[in-house]
Amino acid sequence: MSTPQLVVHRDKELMAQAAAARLITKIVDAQASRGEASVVLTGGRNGNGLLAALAAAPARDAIDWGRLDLWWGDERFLPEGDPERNVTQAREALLDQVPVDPKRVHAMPASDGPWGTDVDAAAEAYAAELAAAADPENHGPVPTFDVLMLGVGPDTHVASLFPELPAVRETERTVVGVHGAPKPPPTRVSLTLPAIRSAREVWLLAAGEDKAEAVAIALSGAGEIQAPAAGAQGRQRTLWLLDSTAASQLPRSLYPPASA
Ligand SMILES: O=C(O)[C@H](O)[C@@H](O)[C@H](O)[C@H](O)COP(=O)(O)O
Repeated sequence: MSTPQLVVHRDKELMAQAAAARLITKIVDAQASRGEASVVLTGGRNGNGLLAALAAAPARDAIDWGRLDLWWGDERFLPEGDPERNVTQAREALLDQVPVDPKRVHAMPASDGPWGTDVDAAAEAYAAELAAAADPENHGPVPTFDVLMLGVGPDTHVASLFPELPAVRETERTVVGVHGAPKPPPTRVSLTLPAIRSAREVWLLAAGEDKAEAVAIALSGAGEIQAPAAGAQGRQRTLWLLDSTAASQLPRSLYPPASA
């Protein structure tokens, strides 16, 4: 696993724009070297802010949208089209404006889909979809994601892995149903830490004063059961993309040299 690196931006708007620019470059580079790219999107304001910034960036046209696989780190288990679903928000922020291949947009199941309200069956189905996309070069039953993005919650949750709940303790399955999540809605589908850690790069996004304590805790040696964000690491790179308020409680020893 990789040691976390930090990039601190002046404010959340700049953070979203810089992260969008970084993502465009990453996708273009992956497509140049492997012919395609695979990215995992996150729900939440910061993830959607990044997608909106990407939609507004002229360089978005450098991406070959038809050779991009999109997956989700978690989903709110609600009916198809519900405005609170992460995929609905991603479509609004970006996906409806670019020529993605619908077969490569791997939304997590909805609560009115083939598995009805059985969130555990829905999670199993998503795990099977990931496994079907894995190839022998992949590490485990998921494709190798080039970039997996995660918003960080004020309690240090990432995806729908909340402190101390069963989902964050999962060591075998790649996707689980989440019951009783403290952030509404209570029923969710989430990638697990082993699936997250199979990504080449994991990017954690946090902006705002209310995230400062969580960021400091996760980066100060906390355990992943108590602080799930601490367990989110990429095989090659773990990048924390922060605004200055989210970075304000970091111990000085962790603060990036350029910002010291
Ligand atoms: O479905 C969700 O709610 C998320 O995927 C969740 O993990 C989110 O990313 C964090 O809570 C951060 O959200 P904000 O960026 O809105 O603070």
